[in-house]
Amino acid sequence: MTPRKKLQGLVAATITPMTPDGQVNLLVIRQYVDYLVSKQNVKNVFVNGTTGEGLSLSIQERKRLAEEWVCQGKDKLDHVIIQVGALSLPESQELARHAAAIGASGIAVIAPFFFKPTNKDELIAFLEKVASEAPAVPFYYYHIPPLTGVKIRIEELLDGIKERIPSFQGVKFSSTDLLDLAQCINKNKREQFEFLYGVDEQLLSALAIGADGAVGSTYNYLGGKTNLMLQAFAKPDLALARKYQFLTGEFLNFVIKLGFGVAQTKAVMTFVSGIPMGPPRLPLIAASEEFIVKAKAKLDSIVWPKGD
Ligand SMILES: CC(=O)N[C@@H]([C@@H](O)[C@H](O)[C@H](O)CO)[C@@H](O)CC(=O)C(=O)O
Repeated sequence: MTPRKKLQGLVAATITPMTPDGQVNLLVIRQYVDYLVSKQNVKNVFVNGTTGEGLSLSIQERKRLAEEWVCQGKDKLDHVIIQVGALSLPESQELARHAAAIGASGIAVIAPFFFKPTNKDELIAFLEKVASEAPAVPFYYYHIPPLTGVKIRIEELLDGIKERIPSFQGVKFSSTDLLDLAQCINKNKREQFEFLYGVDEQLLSALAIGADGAVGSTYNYLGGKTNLMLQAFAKPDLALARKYQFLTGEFLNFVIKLGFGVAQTKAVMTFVSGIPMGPPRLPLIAASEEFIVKAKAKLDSIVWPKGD
């Protein structure tokens, strides 16, 4: 496989825009790409993940959405990673082949979470079968134990993974277990794996440990601010980096108390970007008007550091 530039920085976990009657709205993807690039300075996307309600979409919808992101992102985005995990192995393999055929820059696979792998060998066996359908496409394991209930530690998973999955590129690490993350980074320096952190409110801690970048929902609408945090961290100006993390944390802490998930993320993105993200798909329920009013007032009240 041709070595490629390491993925660093922010990756927006894309929202799936829907029409008011619940159909996937492909017509706004072009505007969405332009918004991420020009307003948030975010040039990498992670499609059909948690925020994108990927597991609530049909295979056909997932394919069409992936195609649209790759097509609209051409010459504008640096990386379009498609989440191809599914509960059924053949479906996941089909999506992996499709992602390869349309020229995705990477694929990610979430662990199956109905019949769950109970140990590393079972998990790797599943991942290997998916990865082998797209052997030339960089492969990421999508670790999100709070949602999948699959708690196999990444430190253990990575041991010898290249022999089983030659296209293995890294991990989207959506867990608060920073000890596991630190061990992975420390033990895998030679491998050049990418560690993309997925708990936005704790990104600064993950950067300190050595995470390469981040995939998250908030980079859709707070990508610009978070990029300033990354710059401050790189300088290094830790006091400034902390300010940004505290402020994004203040917003998230506020909305989490109100009840915050994918439905609310869609609402926040709609009022911040002006792009209609529409309702979520059942079983998720649209954010209430009360949530929208309070979340908007909170975001508007935040005083970001000067010079921004
Ligand atoms: C559980 C969850 O949805 N986590 C989000 C975070 O970005 C999360 O929204 C953020 O940290 C706020 O809590 C991401 O890790 C999910 C994600 O990247 C994805 O959509 O695939």
